[in-house]
Amino acid sequence: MSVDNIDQVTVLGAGNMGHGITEVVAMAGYDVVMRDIEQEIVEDGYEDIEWSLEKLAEKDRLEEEPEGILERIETAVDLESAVADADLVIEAAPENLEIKRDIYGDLEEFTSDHAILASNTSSLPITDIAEATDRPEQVVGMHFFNPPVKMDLVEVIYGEETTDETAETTYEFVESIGKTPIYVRKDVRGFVVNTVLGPFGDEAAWMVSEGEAGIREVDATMVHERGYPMGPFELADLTGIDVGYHVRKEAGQPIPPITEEKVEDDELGQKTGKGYYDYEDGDGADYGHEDASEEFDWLRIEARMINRAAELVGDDVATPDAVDTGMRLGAGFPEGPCRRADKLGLETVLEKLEELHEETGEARFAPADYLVERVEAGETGEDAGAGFYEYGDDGGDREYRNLNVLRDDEVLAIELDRPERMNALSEDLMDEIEHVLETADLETVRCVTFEGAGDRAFSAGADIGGFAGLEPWEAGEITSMFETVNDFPRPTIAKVDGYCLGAGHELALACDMRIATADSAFGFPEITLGLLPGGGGTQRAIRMIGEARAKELVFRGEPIDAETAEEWGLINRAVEDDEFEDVCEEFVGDILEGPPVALDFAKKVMNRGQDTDLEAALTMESQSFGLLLSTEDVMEGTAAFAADRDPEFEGK
Ligand SMILES: C/C=C/C(=O)SCCNC(=O)CCNC(=O)[C@H](O)C(C)(C)COP(=O)(O)OP(=O)(O)OC[C@H]1O[C@@H](n2cnc3c(N)ncnc32)[C@H](O)[C@@H]1OP(=O)(O)O
Repeated sequence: MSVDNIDQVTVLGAGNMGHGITEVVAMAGYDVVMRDIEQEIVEDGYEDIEWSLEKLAEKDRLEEEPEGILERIETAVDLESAVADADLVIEAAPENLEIKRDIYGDLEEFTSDHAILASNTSSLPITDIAEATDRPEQVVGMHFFNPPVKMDLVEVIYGEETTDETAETTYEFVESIGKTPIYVRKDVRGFVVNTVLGPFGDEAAWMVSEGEAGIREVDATMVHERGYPMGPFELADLTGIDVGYHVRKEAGQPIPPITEEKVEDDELGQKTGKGYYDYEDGDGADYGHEDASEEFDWLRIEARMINRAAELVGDDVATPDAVDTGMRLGAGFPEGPCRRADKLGLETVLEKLEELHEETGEARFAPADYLVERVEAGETGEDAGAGFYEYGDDGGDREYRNLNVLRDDEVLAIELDRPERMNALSEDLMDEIEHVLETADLETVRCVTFEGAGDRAFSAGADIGGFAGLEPWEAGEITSMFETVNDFPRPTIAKVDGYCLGAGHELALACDMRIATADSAFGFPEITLGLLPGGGGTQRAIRMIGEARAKELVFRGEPIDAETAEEWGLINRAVEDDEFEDVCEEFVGDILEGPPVALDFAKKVMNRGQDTDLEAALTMESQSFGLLLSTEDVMEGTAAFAADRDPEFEGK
């Protein structure tokens, strides 16, 4: 069955995950039946969907009225009628193998032969669930993250019998509801995200148990120096210390003493008012920047996560890209462990694991074969040209992980592709932009466009998580990207649809022209972070819109709407959504029809002239004018004018 044959979806379960999945599927345009075992549970779930859709509508995040989406949702208690017409059943029942197997036994009987049966389990083997049916080849894992409306990732998991057809259709279905799927090709415990995430909390707990570090020190260093969204202990308190404890127990893994103590004392985290931090009589996870420490051995935690990633890659469970996407979208990591390992150097990671393994004899430090093989092959990461990823040479055959780059005839279209972070500019992303531009073929490229993936932002600024551990002298390396954009010898256009803030705004200002949808917002919120725009924003804005307005933007940190930005001269056009692409195409079209050499000279003269005195600038202009007089393009331009036809410039 292909995704085009999926019209009717049934979600089993109206609890947190069930109603969230129902909402997401209905928002994508599918008819959904949401079923649970009691009318009251179904009604509660439906009300939660109504509430959530209302909130999304208030934030202008829906493409249609909530009523239209609700009309596609039916509720049910009777299982047989709920699944009778379903092409896809997404089961989100409690995480209990017996309950799930009972349900699948019934589904076997009540669903049509072609239906795909997907389980939203986060911890149970798909193979064991599938055994309850006579068609295990049509059973697949479909692991959404909580809350489904917000979280982009879905793991698509193969059971032992799942066919490619089932998994591929499921994968395409996930894409069709606007989520990002990753394949988990073998039915391993914890799938990808929880497998890699495990050591984050586990190793931190061992280190504290062994007196190597304090709780605040670990959390602060991992957040403020290594860029994780939350410290391991804060995360454990949020998810429940008993949850991780039971997962380890079931897997037969040793439990760190500090975790054992917390479970024995029933101090399980936020839900009991106390865990590693005190939420009732204390201030909760109250660690700060000052608690971070240079002595803390963060590599011990990261090496273990990378080792897990290497096991998954080596065992063909997931590709490095799937692992990294999973950790970025599912766990909010600033970058995936495979990419981080390639930057750290695989030999550094291996050394750390070997050293710990030798010292302690603990199995958890035993290096994965894949890691050892890569290092033995000299593929130790980015500096070596290959590691988890291939880096190619600098000639342009590089795979971009943060950009979508489309070279369509003469237009180089660059899409910032981190929608889960509002396309925030990470160090890697900026490095990739520089690489695209520096390796662009100037024989063919005549115009460059920048836009943001997703429907919320061009870019919400520099990646705030990426400031972690950044030294002052490294700032210069990062800002070089803006100059590369500014100086690129072809016209550049920023296509802004949504938030355009901070460094994202500075990227747009480094472009030659900016076109925006009316509901876009332009601002420099850096001051609210105790910073100033560091990618040329203060200087470009003051030159474009004058001192008063530039200082208003920078000092107040408040964004302005696109109409105001147009009135102030910060952007070229503010247009309605439905005109946006047409207007952008008109701008691009005019540039493609224009004379490349004259455009190049005009850009240089106008950019450089702004910062020289008028006399020097006029000299530069007249020299360029003189040089252009001898080009073939000028002959063509004047001949076309005389013949009353459109010129065909060749850039000569
Ligand atoms: C030299 C240059 C320096 C700079 O550029 S400094 C950065 C300047 N920019 C900012 O300060 C803007 C920060 N972002 C925001 O204020 C808000 O976002 C928005 C107003 C743009 C949107 O708010 P909402 O609609 O509530 O979305 P959400 O939940 O805040 O964002 C969705 C996810 O995107 C992440 N994110 C947004 N901006 C950034 C950023 N600049 N760096 C890193 N992550 C960012 C969030 O954290 C969150 O992620 P999760 O879903 O995991 O919580």
